[in-house]
Amino acid sequence: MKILLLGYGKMGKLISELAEKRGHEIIAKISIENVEDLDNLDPEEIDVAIEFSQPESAVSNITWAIERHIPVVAGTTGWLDEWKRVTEFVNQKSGTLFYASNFSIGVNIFFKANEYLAKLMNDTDGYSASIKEIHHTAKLDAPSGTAITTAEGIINNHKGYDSWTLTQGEPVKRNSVPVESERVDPTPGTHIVKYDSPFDLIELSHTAHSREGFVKGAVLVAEWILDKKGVLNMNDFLSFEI
Ligand SMILES: NC(=O)C1=CN([C@@H]2O[C@H](COP(=O)(O)OP(=O)(O)OC[C@H]3O[C@@H](n4cnc5c(N)ncnc54)[C@H](OP(=O)(O)O)[C@@H]3O)[C@@H](O)[C@H]2O)C=CC1
Ligand SMILES: O=C(O)C1=N[C@H](C(=O)O)C[C@H](O)C1
Repeated sequence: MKILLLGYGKMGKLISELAEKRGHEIIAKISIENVEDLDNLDPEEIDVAIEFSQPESAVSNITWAIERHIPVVAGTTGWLDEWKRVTEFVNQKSGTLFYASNFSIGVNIFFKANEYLAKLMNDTDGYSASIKEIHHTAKLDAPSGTAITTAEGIINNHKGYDSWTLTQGEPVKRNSVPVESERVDPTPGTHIVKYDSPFDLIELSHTAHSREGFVKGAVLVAEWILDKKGVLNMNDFLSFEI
C-alpha cells in the first residue's frame, strides 16, 4: 500500500515506522516545512492518506486529499466545529473519510464501557458525572478529542446530561458534564470518568502507556478502508456486540 503522511510529528513518525515494517511504502512525509511538496505528488500513486497534523491544518489536508479521490484516515483532533461541512463535502465527492478521536482498541473498549455505565447510572439518584483528561504539554487542543467522545457517550445514554463544559473546577450547569484538562509531561493520554455521590465514588479510566496503541490502530484502519466509501468510524471497523 502506498501511503501519504499528512503530518510528520510524533504520530506521523511512529506510523511511518510501523507501516514500513508491515511492508507499506511511504510516498511522502508532509509537515509545515515541506507542505508545498503536495503540488508535486501524483494522486494516482497514493492509495491512502494518513492525517495526524494540527487542528488548524486538518480540514485543508482532508479536503486536499478528498478532492483527489484519495481515502483519508484522520486522527487530528480539535477541528470538529467543521465536521458538518467536511462530511458533506466527502459525501458530495463520493469520497472516503475515516475519523477517530482515538485509534487505540483499548480506548474504544473504554468508550463502550462508558456508554454502558451511563445507561446504568440513569436509574440512580445523587451521582454527578465528570471527566478528566491528562496529556503531555505539547498538546494544542483542550479538551482532548477522546474526552469529547467520552462526554458524548454520557450525553447520548444518560437522561440527566445534554452538554459538556470545559472547566478547571468552577461550577457548571447541572445538566452539563464537567470536563477538566491537565497537561503533564510525558503523559501519552489518560482519561477518567467519575460518578461521585455523598456515599461513594465510581471511576472508569484508561491510561495509554505509549502512543503504540494509537499508531497500530491507525495503520490497521488504513489497510481496511481501501475498498470502503463514505464517512466511517471505529464502530464500523470494530463492530463490537454488547
Ligand atoms: N486519533 C488518535 O488516536 C490520536 C490523535 N492525535 C492527534 O493527532 C494530531 C497530531 O499529534 P502529534 O503527532 O502528537 O502532533 P505533533 O505536533 O508531534 O505533529 C504534528 C505535525 O503536523 C505538522 N503540520 C502542521 N501543519 C501542517 C500542515 N499544514 N500540513 C501537514 N502537516 C502539518 C507539524 O509540522 P512541523 O513539524 O513542521 O511543525 C508536525 O510535524 C493532534 O491533533 C493529536 O491530538 C494524537 C495521537 C492519537
Ligand atoms: O494529542 C495527543 O497526544 C492525543 N490526542 C488524542 C485526543 O485528543 O484524544 C488521542 C490521544 O489521547 C492522544
